[in-house]
Amino acid sequence: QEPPLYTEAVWNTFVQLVRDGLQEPADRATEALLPEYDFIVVGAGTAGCALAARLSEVAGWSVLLVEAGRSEIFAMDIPITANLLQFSDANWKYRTQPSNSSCLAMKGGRCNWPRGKVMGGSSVLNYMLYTRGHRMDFDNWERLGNPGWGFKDVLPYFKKIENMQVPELAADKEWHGTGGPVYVSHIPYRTPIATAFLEAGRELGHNVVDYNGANMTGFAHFQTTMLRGERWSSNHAYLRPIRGRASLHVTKETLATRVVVDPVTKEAVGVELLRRPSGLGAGLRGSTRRVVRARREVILSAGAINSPQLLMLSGIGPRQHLQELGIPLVADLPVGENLMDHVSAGGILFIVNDTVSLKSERLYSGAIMTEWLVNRTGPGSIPGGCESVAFYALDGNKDGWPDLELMLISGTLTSDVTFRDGLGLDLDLYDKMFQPVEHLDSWSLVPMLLRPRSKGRIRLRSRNPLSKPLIYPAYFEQPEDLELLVDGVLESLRVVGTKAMQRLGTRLHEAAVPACVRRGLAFGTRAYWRCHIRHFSLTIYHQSGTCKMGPASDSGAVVDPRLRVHGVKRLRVVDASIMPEIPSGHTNAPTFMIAEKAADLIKEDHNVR
Ligand SMILES: Cc1cc2nc3c(=O)[nH]c(=O)nc-3n(C[C@H](O)[C@H](O)[C@H](O)COP(=O)(O)OP(=O)(O)OC[C@H]3O[C@@H](n4cnc5c(N)ncnc54)[C@H](O)[C@@H]3O)c2cc1C
Repeated sequence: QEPPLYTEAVWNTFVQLVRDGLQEPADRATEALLPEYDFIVVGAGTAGCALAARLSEVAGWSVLLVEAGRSEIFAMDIPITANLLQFSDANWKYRTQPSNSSCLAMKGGRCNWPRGKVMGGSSVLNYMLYTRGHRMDFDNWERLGNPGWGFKDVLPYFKKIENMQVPELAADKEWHGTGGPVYVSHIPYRTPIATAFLEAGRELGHNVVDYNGANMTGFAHFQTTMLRGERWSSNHAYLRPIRGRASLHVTKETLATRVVVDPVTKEAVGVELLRRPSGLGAGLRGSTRRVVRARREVILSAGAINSPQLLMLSGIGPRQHLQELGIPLVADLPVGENLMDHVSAGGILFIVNDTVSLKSERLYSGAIMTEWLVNRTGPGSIPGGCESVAFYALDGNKDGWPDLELMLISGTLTSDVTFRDGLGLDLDLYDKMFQPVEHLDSWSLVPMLLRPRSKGRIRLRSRNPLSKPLIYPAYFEQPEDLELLVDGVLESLRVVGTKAMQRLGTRLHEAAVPACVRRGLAFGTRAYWRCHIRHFSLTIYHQSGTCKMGPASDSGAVVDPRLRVHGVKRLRVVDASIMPEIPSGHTNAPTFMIAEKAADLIKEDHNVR
């Protein structure tokens, strides 16, 4: 007799849990580390895993990979529960500084900025949406003084990364790769909302496109970093296959607190590490401190918030800021400036009459979770509810370089408390605006600004490496950014008005932000949407740019086009923080590309073919 489905689900989960323990490179205690490695890579995130894997493949090179977070576990592979991870210790749980011009719907005027603190970094917390950005993004990087970073140079790396699982895309050899470590797939399940969305695009005269191919602008279902319905993080892609490699040591739950730089020669010679015992209330008791030396180079891949933090803690940053904190200056560089993100307009709900959206009471039902656990399909395979996308060049760019994205999520703030609480929404405001429709099915179309002009900054709160840095996103400092998002809202209403969307009985939930109403702004006017967006300014988690790449002549640059820190020897930054301008898409794929290219630059600089 066939076993009931749930038995199979339990068994599969058990097998997976056992396998998990065997898959990842083992953790090395601080005392078990060698005194010296050829390379020390700080941060096992999207970039760090890829880089450590590529460097340790060179015969004779030893690599230490330092990660503050713990191992990645099976529960993190379930696409639909991506949001839940923000509530775990796999998240650094950053918050922006209070603002009176953005994040106004959030508690204290502060937006939550989750970042991955786990083996795999933010590629474990992310929604797995796989977009490279447009050709012009990278040609622009090159034009800004970065030879070797034009699209013709980076496309081979994008292809090298990829193991495309969608047959029709895999067949397109000009644009896609099939031999790389990062699996890219379509989501194995689709709601009727996503199907209608592509129809709506056609109805409005847009093409359905492969946005990672020749033409980016148009409508599409997301390509995702997923294999057969499971998350495929950088840890899965790059580290698990080499878990036994002797030349790579990994130390987890270990914080790099400082790069040790020789003040005379200005050479990075090692990294100071702090390992704190885990567990509640462990505090600093029993922690181990140690300096490990780097024979060749130290490489920071700690992400766009922590890489600049570490540089500043090491005396590399804006002179005045470091002086104020009493940190001896090694190099005066604009570290932490040029902070970019893709901000979006949230808090806009489309109600449907049918049970077609993703509501938590149905999602976390035994049947849906069992379906995922056994077959890796069904609604459980939709990454955080994100299904489809449209890219627009609203400015009429003739090459189709998009400036706006509409992201289709088959749920809303009311579908699942993890959305509301993950954003840190003010609960009174939530109750006033959304509580009355909580029981209804709803979905969202989130307009996202692709090429922000406003640039924020990261600063140290103190010289204590355990205190969180100060984050100033500066959303909408440039008024054009806000105007473009208002255009985005109007565009999304156009999509909702199509016959395809109307067949689902979609209607806008016309609840206005009370503070905007008090200012006399009529719901639906441009002025109203400006005010609304200043309240519901949602991060799309694409923090980047804070260790900007550029030539020495660029006063905003921190690293050169070979990713070496200006004025400091044997020190590089390799992660999303080197992006001089944020690409017009989600940032995970470009970060993989940066790591793969950096590995080749480093090998070249050390005469390895
Ligand atoms: C919630 C969320 C959703 C996202 N969704 C998407 C998406 O769908 N598609 C997409 O393309 N992008 C998405 N992104 C963005 C994308 O994942 C990031 O741009 C990318 O992962 C950045 O890679 P990174 O290597 O620069 O940094 P990370 O991947 O963040 O890696 C940095 C690593 O360094 C470690 N670290 C930091 N400081 C230290 C220290 N001092 N000592 C030791 N270790 C340290 C961290 O713990 C972390 O593991 C999302 C991000 C988040 C957070």
